[in-house]
Parts: sequence; C-alpha cells; structure tokens
Amino acid sequence: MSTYRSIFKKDLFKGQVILVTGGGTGIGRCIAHELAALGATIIIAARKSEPLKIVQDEIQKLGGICDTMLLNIRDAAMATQVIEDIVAKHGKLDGLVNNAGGQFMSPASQLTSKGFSTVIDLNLNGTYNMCKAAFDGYMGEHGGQIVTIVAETRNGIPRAMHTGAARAGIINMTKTLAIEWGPYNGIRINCVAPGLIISSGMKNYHETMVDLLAHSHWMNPTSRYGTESEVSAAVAFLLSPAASYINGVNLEVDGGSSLSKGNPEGDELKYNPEGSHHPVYIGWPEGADNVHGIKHVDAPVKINDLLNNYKAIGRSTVTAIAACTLIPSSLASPIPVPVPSLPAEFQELNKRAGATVIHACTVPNSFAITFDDGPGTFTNDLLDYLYRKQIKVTFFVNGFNYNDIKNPDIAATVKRAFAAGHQIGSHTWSHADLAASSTNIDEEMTKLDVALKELIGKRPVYMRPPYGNTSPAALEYLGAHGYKVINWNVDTDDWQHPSNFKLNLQAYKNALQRDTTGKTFISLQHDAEPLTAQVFSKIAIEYVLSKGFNIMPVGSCLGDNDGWYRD
Ligand SMILES: CCCCCCCCCCC/C=C/C(=O)SCCNC(=O)CCNC(=O)[C@H](O)C(C)(C)COP(=O)(O)OP(=O)(O)OC[C@H]1O[C@@H](n2cnc3c(N)ncnc32)[C@H](O)[C@@H]1OP(=O)(O)O
Ligand SMILES: NC(=O)C1=CN([C@@H]2O[C@H](COP(=O)(O)OP(=O)(O)OC[C@H]3O[C@@H](n4cnc5c(N)ncnc54)[C@H](OP(=O)(O)O)[C@@H]3O)[C@@H](O)[C@H]2O)C=CC1
Repeated sequence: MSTYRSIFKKDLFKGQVILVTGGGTGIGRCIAHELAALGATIIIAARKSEPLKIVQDEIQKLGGICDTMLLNIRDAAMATQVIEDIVAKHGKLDGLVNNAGGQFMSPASQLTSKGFSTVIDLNLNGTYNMCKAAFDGYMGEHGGQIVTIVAETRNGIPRAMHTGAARAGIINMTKTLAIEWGPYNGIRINCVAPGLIISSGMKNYHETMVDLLAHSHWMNPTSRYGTESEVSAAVAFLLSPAASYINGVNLEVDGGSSLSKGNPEGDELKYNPEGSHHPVYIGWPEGADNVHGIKHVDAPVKINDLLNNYKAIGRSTVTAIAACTLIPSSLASPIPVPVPSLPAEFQELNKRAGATVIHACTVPNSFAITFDDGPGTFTNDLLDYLYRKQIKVTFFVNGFNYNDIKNPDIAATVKRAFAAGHQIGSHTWSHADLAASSTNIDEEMTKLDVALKELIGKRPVYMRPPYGNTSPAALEYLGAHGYKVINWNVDTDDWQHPSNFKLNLQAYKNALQRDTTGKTFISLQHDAEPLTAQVFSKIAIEYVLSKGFNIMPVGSCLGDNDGWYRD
C-alpha cells in the first residue's frame, strides 16, 4: 500500500511528536498524513471521535504512528489537559499545527453579536488557548515549532468579516509571540493562509455557494483552487529546519487571490477563464481516489470534480492543465452574424410592416452591453463599477418584475442610471411576452412609459421585447408608436446559469474569437441577476475592452445620440 508521497525527504520529522488540531478531516487530515509519512508521531485532536479514528486507522495502515485525543480548542482547560496528556504519553511536543477552525458565511450587516463572538471564540481564542497550553505545558521550556492555519485576509473577507477579524488577530498574535517566545524559549511560530482549497471544509457551505465556487475556480492569478497538499507542504516546510530562520510570518498559499480582492481596480481583473497555466501539486500517489479505502480528498462532488479534472490532465504538464476547464462544445453557441443594414427600399417596406428588429450596431468597432429585467438589488454595485470605468451601457427596465419600479430604492437606481448617462430603455411593464395573443401591448408599453416619465421626465424610444419575442402585430404596434426594437447577437444565458461565469463569457468569446473587423455587437445579460450585477458584468466588460472595442449604449452604437427619448 503506498503512503502519502511528500515532496520532502523521508524521515524529515523522524522521532518528533506533532499535534495537529482538526486532523480528522480535510486539510488537517492531509497534514497528518504527510507528517506521519515523514516519520513524525502524530496526534490528531478534535471534537468528534469518529473522523479521528478513521484517519488514525489510515495512517497506521500506511505504516505511520498516530494517536487521537478529544479536544475542543475553545475550552482552555481541555487544551491544557490535551498537552499534558501528550507530554505524559509521548514524552514531548516538538510541533503544534493549529488547523482547527471555521466559520459560517454571513454579510456583516446580518451578523449577530453572538455569531461574531462564536467565530472569534473558535478561531482567535481557540488558537490562543492552544498556543498558551503548548507554551505552558512543554514548549516554554523546551522550544518547538508552531504553525497556525488562518485564511487569506489581506483585503478583508467579504461575507466572513468575523473570520477575517479572527484570522487577522491570529496573524498579529503570531508576530508578537515570535518576538516574545523566540529569543528565550526557542519557539518559532508562523501562519499559513490558504485561499480557497479543495477540501472537506467546503461541505459546510450551502449548495448554491458550492455551485458558485465550482464555477469560480479560475478567478485568481493562478486560475485554479488550491489542494490540501499545497497547504500541507507549506506547513511541513515551516515546521522543518529549512525554515529555521523564518519566524512570525504569514505565508499565503492562495494562488495570489489576495492580491486583487477588495481592490477597486483588481476585483474584475485579468482572470484567465481558459484555465490554469500552473501545475497542481498533489502529494497522494498517482491514480484514482479511494484506493485501498483511503480517500484522497472528500470535498463536495462538484468541487472534487475540479480536482479530478486537474489530476486527469496532469499534475505537472503546464499546457495540459491550461486545457482543464474547457467548456463542452455542445454548450458553445455559433459565431453571431451581424445583421447588415437593409437597402433603402426595403427599409421603407419594413416601416410599413412595423418596427425592424435590430440585432447589431452600425458604428464601427462598437459594442453595446445591455442589461434586462432590472433594476435589481445589486444594480447600484454595477453602477459604481461603470462610474469607475467611465463606461455607459443600456438598461432595459421593467415596471413590475423582479422589483417594483415605484419602490423608492429601485426608483432611485433608475434615476441614478439615467443621470449618469446610461440609456434607459423599456422592457415592458411586467415582462410580458408581446407575441402572446393575451398580452395587452398598449398597456404594457404605456404603463411603463408613464412611470418612467414620472421618474426621469422622459419616455424611452428604445425597447427590448421580453424573451426577444415579437409577432407581426407587436411589431406593427411598436413601429406605429415610434419604438425602436432592440434584440442582441451575444446571449450570455446568465438568467439560466447565473453562477457559471465561464459559460456566460463563452458567448462573448464565440463572438470575438475570429476576425471581428467590421462586426459590431449587442450583448444581453440581466442586472436583476445578483451575480451578473456583482461579478459577471465586470468580467465581460474587461474582456470586451481587452479586445479593443468601444463600449457604448445601444443608441450611440446605432449612431443615434439624441433620439433616445421623447417627452
Ligand atoms: C467566489 C467567491 C466565494 C468567496 C468565499 C470566500 C470565503 C472565504 C472564507 C475563508 C476560507 C475559509 C474556508 C473554510 O474555512 S472551509 C470550512 C472549514 N470548516 C468550517 O467552517 C466549519 C463550519 N462551521 C461551523 O461548524 C460553525 O458555523 C461554527 C463552528 C463556526 C459555529 O458552530 P457552533 O456550534 O459553535 O455555533 P452555533 O451553530 O451554535 O451558532 C452560534 C451562533 O453563531 C451564529 N450562526 C451560526 N451559524 C450561522 C449561520 N449559518 N448563519 C448566521 N449565523 C450563524 C448564530 O448567532 C448562532 O447563535 P444562535 O443559534 O443562537 O442564533
Ligand atoms: N478549505 C478552504 O478553502 C480553507 C480552509 N481554511 C481553514 O483551514 C482549516 C481546515 O479547514 P478544512 O479542512 O477545509 O475544513 P474542515 O471543516 O474539514 O476542518 C475543520 C476541522 O476543525 C475541527 N474543529 C472545528 N471546531 C473545533 C473545535 N472547537 N475544537 C477542535 N477541533 C475543531 C473539525 O473537527 P470537529 O468538528 O470534529 O471538531 C474539523 O476537523 C480551518 O481552520 C479552515 O477555516 C482557510 C482557508 C481556506
């Protein structure tokens, strides 16, 4: 049976006694396997005995030495007792890996003080309890190495303020302890700060979060998530003599994700949705997971699939990994063909027949980015971004769909978008299908016009039919009432796949991948969709800009700068 294959030399920790808290699952389990494979006597400790026993059994089967102890790191007395028991039973304590910890996700505004205290107590106080117990019980007199797993917190952790605060506290506590405990007690103490890691820990997240995470793994400078092995390797390094001159640091193992988060010009950055150019490091032996009943990793299925993908393609083959996140060809849409302008005689005919449906722009090199169904709860976030980038787009708004346009917050968003110079178009009052015989087209158009007139003092000329659906009767009505009907030639499908940014972006890529000379585009997405407003729209805009297009409202891209509205 093959053991964990560490990149470090065999017997690196032979004869050492090392405690790994939370060693029964995920990252802690991987660290326990690696250190045991390198010769250490490992003690894994946590609240639940069953996972500990399973990992102990795995390590022993592989020829390692492993002991288990029950421990709640929040309980200072229990921490003291566990250290005492280890020293009594194993004679010493060379290393402590503070891995136990966690949190739940919550926006700061919804966090209760009990919830905040709970996460601070677990992570900050819990880590303090362990460090203090290790110092008092052994290391203060004999020295030792301490490594604490925190989380990358460089620019805060949105929706996890409590854990960000706790981990930042630990990082600072670590620096102080390095100063106080280094010179006289021979202790080295450091932190490892993982970014998102494919581990069992992700099983604690809600399914929607897992779905989002599964689609976002390319959104960091290394274009993939990390592995438990990559965190474990950092821990092993910091515990080892190779790190003898490293004290009080926080080593980020995050693929560079902390570099952009929270930076206004960094969030929507320069991700490479094609896939990673970086090899992945996995210490487990080559081959399938779950060999000899030992699972390599136990992440949620969709996240584990990512890892299998990284593995299947190759651990060190740069080009192969770059291909690991291909969208199946069945999902790719055909290259959109811009609709050429009709000859004059047909334009006249068309007028009589009703409005023409427009799918593309006419101004060379223009790209109109359009948003339907809003305003949504996060449209303001999008407006902030558009302001920073000085980009104008078109919002085809509804009166009563996801939100009520008469709601003061929603009304204020429409006014803000209009005042900022974005084009406001009509998307009907209630998102009605204009091709359906039961739809009262006049009511749908007029009711929204009246509401918009009240809000922005004008009625829109440009409109988008919901679902892109029209009928001869609808076009006749719209033409007769002076509306310009706008559809699209780039459909991101974001309403159906709101967290699949990669799939959404594929529509843009299909449009822009070949020679685009002379071609112009109108794209469709939905600002009522929170993830589109917050994330995808920014990715799409960066992509279009990177291809050298000028982004503008639909009216401008059709050469019309003063006919967007009427009184
Ligand atoms: C694409 C972008 C995505 C970005 C995502 C970035 C996220 C980065 C975060 C950093 C990366 C870290 C990853 C990981 O850590 S992986 C997971 C590791 N494991 C865990 O996190 C463990 C899971 N969590 C828990 O077990 C518990 O939440 C916790 C231990 C933290 C608390 O458990 P405990 O049993 O002590 O506490 P209670 O359940 O009794 O709750 C106490 C009070 O806490 C509040 N609370 C608890 N859960 C929630 C919740 N889900 N939502 C809101 N509030 C919550 C609440 O006040 C509880 O008190 P009451 O029950 O009386 O109300
Ligand atoms: N996975 C990721 O993407 C990232 C993880 N991290 C951090 O890495 C560490 C490991 O995470 P991961 O393996 O993914 O998640 P897991 O949830 O699998 O691991 C957490 C471990 O901590 C133990 N634990 C929790 N509370 C206590 C407690 N009060 N006393 C003792 N043990 C406790 C748990 O065991 P039990 O419930 O039996 O006590 C569990 O084994 C955590 O600190 C996590 O926050 C940081 C950044 C990213």
